Amino acid sequence: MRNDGPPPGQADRTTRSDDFSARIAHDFLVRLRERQPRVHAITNAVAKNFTANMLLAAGAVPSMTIVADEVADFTRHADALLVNLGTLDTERRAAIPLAIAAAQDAAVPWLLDPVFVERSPRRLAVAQQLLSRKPNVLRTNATEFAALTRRPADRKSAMAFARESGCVVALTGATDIVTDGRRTIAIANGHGLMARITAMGCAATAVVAACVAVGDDALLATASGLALVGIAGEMAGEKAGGPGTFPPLLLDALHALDEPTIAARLRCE
Ligand SMILES: Nc1ncnc2c1ncn2[C@@H]1O[C@H](COP(=O)(O)OP(=O)(O)OP(=O)(O)O)[C@@H](O)[C@H]1O
Ligand SMILES: Cc1ncsc1CCO
Ligand SMILES: [Mg+2]
Repeated sequence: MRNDGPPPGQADRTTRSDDFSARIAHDFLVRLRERQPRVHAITNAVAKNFTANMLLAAGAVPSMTIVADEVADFTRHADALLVNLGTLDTERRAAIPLAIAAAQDAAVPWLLDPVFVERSPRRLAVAQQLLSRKPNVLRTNATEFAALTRRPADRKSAMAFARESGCVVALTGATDIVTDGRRTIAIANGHGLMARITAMGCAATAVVAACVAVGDDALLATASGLALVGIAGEMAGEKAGGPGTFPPLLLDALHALDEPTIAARLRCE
């Protein structure tokens, strides 16, 4: 996965909303369904089942083993690797460096979801060490971004951090900011219920990983993944009675997503 910048002379260009479009997000969805990329997700114990189902609903194929003598083989033959720190137990802690080494060896893109880095200095140190290994994408919520980067969680800091680290940064919340330091896309889709169920961000990062696996441009892949999840989320939210009925409706909406729906609903600023 290359993360080249724009041509010389356009270094500080901000992507206009018409540079990212429903057509691009739909192209990623078509590629997911055609290519069925394999995402190896080292994710947390809370998020596993929902994440696997979200990947399948998007068209991708999940695997999740964390066993030390298998994780490198699974990763080498995957199309993307997700590293999520949510339940950083001994087995996951051992698996993560093995998986990242295998991913880098096999040119498999990898993504970091630094769950709860603000809660423990030990976890923060692990996340900072992992960041130094240059994930293709860092996807965080605002609290995690502020702890990890010691900067305010805003668009300007996300851009500066992306530029300095060389990662695409996705700072999620009611509006998702996606930036590679030069181009920035803000996606306003989603629904309040997405913040009322567990592991929504974890699963969203997994869908982003699937998009990164099928595209050359990690910025557009990340924006597309979050747009697809956000649009499916708002459709599910409109039908759901509450957080109990929301997750299956989200899976149904993601599975059924089509071009006219994306075109009608995408809101990017
Ligand atoms: N209030 C909201 N309105 C609309 N969409 C939201 C809202 N809050 C979160 N989302 C969406 O939910 C998804 C997850 O983002 P969020 O920032 O909540 O992740 P997170 O805090 O890491 O979640 P978790 O750690 O529980 O998995 C994103 O696609 C985001 O756009
Ligand atoms: C609740 C919870 N605890 C560890 S990971 C996780 C899922 C949300 O990130
Ligand atoms: Mg999270």
